[in-house]
Amino acid sequence: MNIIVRDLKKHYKVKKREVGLKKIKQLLKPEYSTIDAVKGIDLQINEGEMVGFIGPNGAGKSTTIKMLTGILAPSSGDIFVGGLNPAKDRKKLSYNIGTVFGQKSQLWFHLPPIDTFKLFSKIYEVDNFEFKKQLSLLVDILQLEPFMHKPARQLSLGQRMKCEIAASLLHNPKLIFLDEPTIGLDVVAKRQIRTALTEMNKRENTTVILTSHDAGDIEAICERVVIINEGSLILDNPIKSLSGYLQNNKLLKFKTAHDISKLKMTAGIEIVSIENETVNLKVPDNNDFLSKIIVNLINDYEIEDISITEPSLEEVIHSIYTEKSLRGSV
Ligand SMILES: Nc1ncnc2c1ncn2[C@@H]1O[C@H](COP(=O)(O)OP(=O)(O)OP(=O)(O)O)[C@@H](O)[C@H]1O
Repeated sequence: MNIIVRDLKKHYKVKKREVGLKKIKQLLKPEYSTIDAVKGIDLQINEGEMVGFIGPNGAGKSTTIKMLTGILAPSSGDIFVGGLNPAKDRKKLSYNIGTVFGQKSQLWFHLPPIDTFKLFSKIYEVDNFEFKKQLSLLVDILQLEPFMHKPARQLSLGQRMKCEIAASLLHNPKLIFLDEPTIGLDVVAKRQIRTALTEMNKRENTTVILTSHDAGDIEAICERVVIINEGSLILDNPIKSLSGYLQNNKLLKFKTAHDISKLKMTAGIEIVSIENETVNLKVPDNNDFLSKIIVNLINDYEIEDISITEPSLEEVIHSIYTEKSLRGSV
């Protein structure tokens, strides 16, 4: 199922927060301000693509996903999901899409997941033969058998999330939206979920839109990454080209208790992050240059744990967020 988005915007109208006397005035005659959560996004996603839709907190991801699924109506712009307008054709669309919102369960709390699955198959009018086939595939990939007969309230987070994924894939949707599906899960559960999604994509050409702060999810599942920041699309690239984003650069990581805010930045060096006395610098991949930087750092600061590494996808993404938001959107 394909997605076409043109100049999509969403404003939220919120009551102004006031203090003191103004608070009383605000109660009697409320004044509003506008939050531009999505500021004109253009996007095209083809059938069968697996796309990571990422961005920092408050970037506008959930708002966009809610508009794509028809939960929220856009302030302006066009959306076509499989040719349908999600806000107008929400019911029709629901037969063809699956959603997993990590923080919000779709399982009946007191029922075993298997009963929720059966209920869903009725709601989505899934043919009995197809239901059994799809269920056995999902039980197999996600290893649901040991716990799908227990009430959902007794399941661990990982078990529940696997059942959420199964519930959203049971009607064999042509498009699935996942918002943080692996948050808080261990490596085994993460891997099973990632495998289930790639398997469904391979078998059924399911389009997958994944929102995750876990770069591992993006790396394992997506072929393409769309990055949004402050309501605007700042990057839309194949994942392969992302690793080349910091090409010809290395990551110089070191620990120091010193205040490095006055660190003299030579041309070509950039601070990627400073957290808990650990500093990440993006530096050109050039031996002479690198040795000079290291000598300077050691002369100027008390340095521990210095290392030079290839940037991970997480660091690449972090660098893109900071760089692009400083430079403005492209
Ligand atoms: N219902 C709402 N009313 C008012 N403002 C909202 C509402 N929902 C979101 N916002 C604001 O819109 C902006 C985008 O929020 P959104 O939830 O879409 O971001 P996000 O990228 O999903 O963030 P996160 O990664 O933290 O979930 C934020 O400034 C947020 O405060």
